[in-house]
Amino acid sequence: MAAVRPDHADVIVVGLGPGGEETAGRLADAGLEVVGVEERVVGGECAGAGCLPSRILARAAGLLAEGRRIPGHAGTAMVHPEWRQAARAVRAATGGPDAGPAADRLAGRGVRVLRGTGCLTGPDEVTVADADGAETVLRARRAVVLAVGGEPVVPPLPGLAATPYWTSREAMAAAEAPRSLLVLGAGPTGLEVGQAFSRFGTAVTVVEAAPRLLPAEEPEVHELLLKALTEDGLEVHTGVRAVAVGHTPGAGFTVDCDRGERLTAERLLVAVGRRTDLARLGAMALGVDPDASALPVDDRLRVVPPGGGRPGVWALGDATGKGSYAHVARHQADIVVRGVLGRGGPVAAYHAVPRVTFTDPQIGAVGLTEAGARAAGRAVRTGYADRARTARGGHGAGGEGFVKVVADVGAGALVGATTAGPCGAETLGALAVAVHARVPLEVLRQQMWAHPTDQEAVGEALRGVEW
Ligand SMILES: Cc1cc2nc3c(=O)[nH]c(=O)nc-3n(C[C@H](O)[C@H](O)[C@H](O)COP(=O)(O)OP(=O)(O)OC[C@H]3O[C@@H](n4cnc5c(N)ncnc54)[C@H](O)[C@@H]3O)c2cc1C
Ligand SMILES: NC(=O)c1ccc[n+]([C@@H]2O[C@H](COP(=O)([O-])OP(=O)(O)OC[C@H]3O[C@@H](n4cnc5c(N)ncnc54)[C@H](O)[C@@H]3O)[C@@H](O)[C@H]2O)c1
Repeated sequence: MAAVRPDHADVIVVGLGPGGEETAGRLADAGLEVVGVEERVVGGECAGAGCLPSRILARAAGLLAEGRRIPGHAGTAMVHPEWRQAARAVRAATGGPDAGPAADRLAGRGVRVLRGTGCLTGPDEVTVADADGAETVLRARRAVVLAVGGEPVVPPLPGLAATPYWTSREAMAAAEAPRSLLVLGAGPTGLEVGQAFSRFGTAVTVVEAAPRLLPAEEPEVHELLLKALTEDGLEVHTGVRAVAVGHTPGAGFTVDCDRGERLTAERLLVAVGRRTDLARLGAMALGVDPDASALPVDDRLRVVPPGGGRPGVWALGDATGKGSYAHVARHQADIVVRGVLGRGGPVAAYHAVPRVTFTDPQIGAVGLTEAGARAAGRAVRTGYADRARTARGGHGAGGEGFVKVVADVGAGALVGATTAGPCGAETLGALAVAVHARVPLEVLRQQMWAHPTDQEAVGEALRGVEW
């Protein structure tokens, strides 16, 4: 029988991704005794297999693409991709589970990091099982913070479970680029990873069940990405659902689709979303339905199950279902920290969550799409500017993009925007402020935009809004 150790702390933080790390560090800075429980990588999905490695791969893949654009613009260039160099950079940046820079950062701030899987065994009690099966029963004097993120969804496709398929985790850790890769799902993960491998020479095929790439974004995004990815050499199938998977060692994968096609590749990446396993977390101890898709929280991130919450239990990040982004987790962490310390301040606001898909062109977006705004009953007017018609758009290959703004003319303010292009991520900032602060349209229209920058397309899109 494994040993059971009792332990106490002011605050227990379960999960040390970007949200948990921020919360644990700041509460320790404030003088509280904090235990952080982590079963995989301190820094979470973001540092271990998400934002950080995928930005490194996107940068490496972008360099290859820029090199290939040299002929006709600046001379000649021979580009010989070598995946191993990019893989080495990923390994150097992410480190191992114990060596990660985030673990050192937290220890330096006084957070006690406990390795193992935490499970709620009471509203203020977390039982942590380590790799050897030893258990520690932790009791919180002041707060339990649930920051457990999510896991890649593995759909119940016949045949899939028995195969050596990849999720984003295996893709980020790949030592070699495969000859061919089938990508299930054209959300941010599938497209970012698929384009990066393609630029390193892998023959990539994308299968998306919805009619469009990045189906949650504006339809214009699909048009732009379809052209860019096809030019990169990716084969794209939209409106096609995978229905069965097979694998033969040495021969690779087969994916049968609902229209009867059979697609084949050496590797298969499953990128059809993420979910939080609430049963595994023991959320029933809080009266939360273990089959729910997220932990129910109020606008101060207190867990509020249907039967009523217990003071001192908080949740944040992907596990709350308010947007799967590191910046959402950190925004929420600030509110949790203030809540645990008994300080007031603003509550959580989600009307202007910025999101960026780091394909080339980058797709930045904030707030509602045009269709989303109409569905919400808004009086919608839009403005659109093609980057090709601005001074920056004239800079040649790889310069395609656009800005689209969505205005609620009743409210006299923007409710959403999309900035697509080589600098789509950076151009988004100004529009994120406009949507967040509900800056009046007439004030925005008086704004000057520096020449020649991508922001000029923002000014042109705003001039296109009639109200
Ligand atoms: C390929 C990819 C690229 C991405 N790129 C971006 C990007 O560019 N920008 C962006 O904003 N977002 C990006 N994301 C999303 C981002 O990674 C997540 O939104 C973010 O990491 C969520 O933070 P979190 O703190 O909620 O949870 P996570 O980062 O998921 O961390 C949760 C932690 O909790 C641990 N844990 C879970 N259950 C337990 C348990 N029971 N006991 C102990 N520990 C537990 C996990 O091991 C994990 O370390 C990307 C995601 C992927 C997959
Ligand atoms: N740059 C970033 O910020 C970034 C990058 C990667 C992931 N993320 C976050 O992580 C979360 C998960 O991203 P994701 O891309 O894995 O999931 P997603 O839910 O965004 O997209 C999954 C796609 O798979 C499709 N799909 C589902 N079942 C299918 C099937 N059987 N066959 C074919 N297609 C199918 C869906 O229609 C959908 O378009 C997102 O919410 C995103 O916010 C963010």
